[in-house]
Amino acid sequence: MSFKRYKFAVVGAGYTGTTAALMIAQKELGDVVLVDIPSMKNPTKGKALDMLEASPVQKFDSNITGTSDYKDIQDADMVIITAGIPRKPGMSRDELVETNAKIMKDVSENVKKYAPDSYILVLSNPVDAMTYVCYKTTGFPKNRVIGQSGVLDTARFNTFVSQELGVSVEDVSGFVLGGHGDSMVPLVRYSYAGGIPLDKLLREDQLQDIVERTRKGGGEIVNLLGQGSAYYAPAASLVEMAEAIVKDKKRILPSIAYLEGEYGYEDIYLGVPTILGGNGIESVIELPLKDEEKSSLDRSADAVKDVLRPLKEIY
Ligand SMILES: NC(=O)C1=CN([C@@H]2O[C@H](COP(=O)(O)OP(=O)(O)OC[C@H]3O[C@@H](n4cnc5c(N)ncnc54)[C@H](O)[C@@H]3O)[C@@H](O)[C@H]2O)C=CC1
Ligand SMILES: O=C([O-])CC(=O)C(=O)O
Repeated sequence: MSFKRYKFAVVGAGYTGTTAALMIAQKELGDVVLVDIPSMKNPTKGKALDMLEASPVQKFDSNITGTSDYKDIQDADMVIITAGIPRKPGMSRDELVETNAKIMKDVSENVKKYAPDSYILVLSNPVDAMTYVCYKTTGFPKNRVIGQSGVLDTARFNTFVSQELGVSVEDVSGFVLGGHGDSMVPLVRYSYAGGIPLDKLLREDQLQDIVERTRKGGGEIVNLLGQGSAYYAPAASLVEMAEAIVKDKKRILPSIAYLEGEYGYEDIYLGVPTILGGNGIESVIELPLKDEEKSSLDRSADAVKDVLRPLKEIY
């Protein structure tokens, strides 16, 4: 009897793609094919071989290969798309849209051709809009085209709360809704530390500082790095989502999901709480929101709609 190992394709062998590839291999979630453009053929092969040579030391049995030929992603079970340019200090993620939409279309066409049954996780920015382009271009069902933002945004929120309280990150569970931009909606009312609502542990001004820092968390890293954007925490977030799907864990995780009426929105990809399992996004969890929370979410959705509007005429 032959056993089919789970096959990942990671498209974009830059900072986020290579970090995610290594984390997938270290967790032995499956084998990884790293893909980048032809001019990056040798560096991509080199990065893959270098990672593979860590396997005897770290004792993982995942294979990692590098390529610029999409034929090598044939029948991948999951495709993680990180292809595209990152922003520079002073830029918003939305300013990447024209360049990255073209890249996303090209990548999505290849995924459709070579890995038609795959689950797709999209990272490239502006990620809500890029997930939409991927969905429209592949024509895959909505449960199989998923964007990453909320796991990362929640991780940042949890980091800041844990620092402020001086408690373990393991006990903090924040909750972030909306688009992956400065108007994202960290919801304090649904956030806890050790099961205790955060507003019982921190003052209102402390909470507001954490909310603001979370909203601008990507920019904080962009400014500190000076070149490129965050990659360790984004890669870890992708891998947590991938693991939920590969192991059919039915995790409750925020995903960028295609909405058809949920939270009152239509034909948009937006960050919402979901159940992630073997069928990808198995459901969207709809929560009651107070008026001011819904208004914040509307503002965030409006920002995503503004980016989507011109794209909808093309894709
Ligand atoms: N959604 C999120 O939470 C996050 C999104 N991002 C986004 O992810 C993207 C990638 O970020 P990094 O890995 O840091 O950038 P990077 O510049 O290190 O890597 C991007 C890679 O994509 C490749 N690429 C470009 N066009 C391609 C194509 N047509 N086919 C295949 N590969 C192609 C480039 O050659 C490069 O190696 C950016 O758009 C960034 O803004 C980054 C962090 C978090
Ligand atoms: O800020 C960026 O450009 C990259 C990103 O999305 C993040 O780190 O949240």
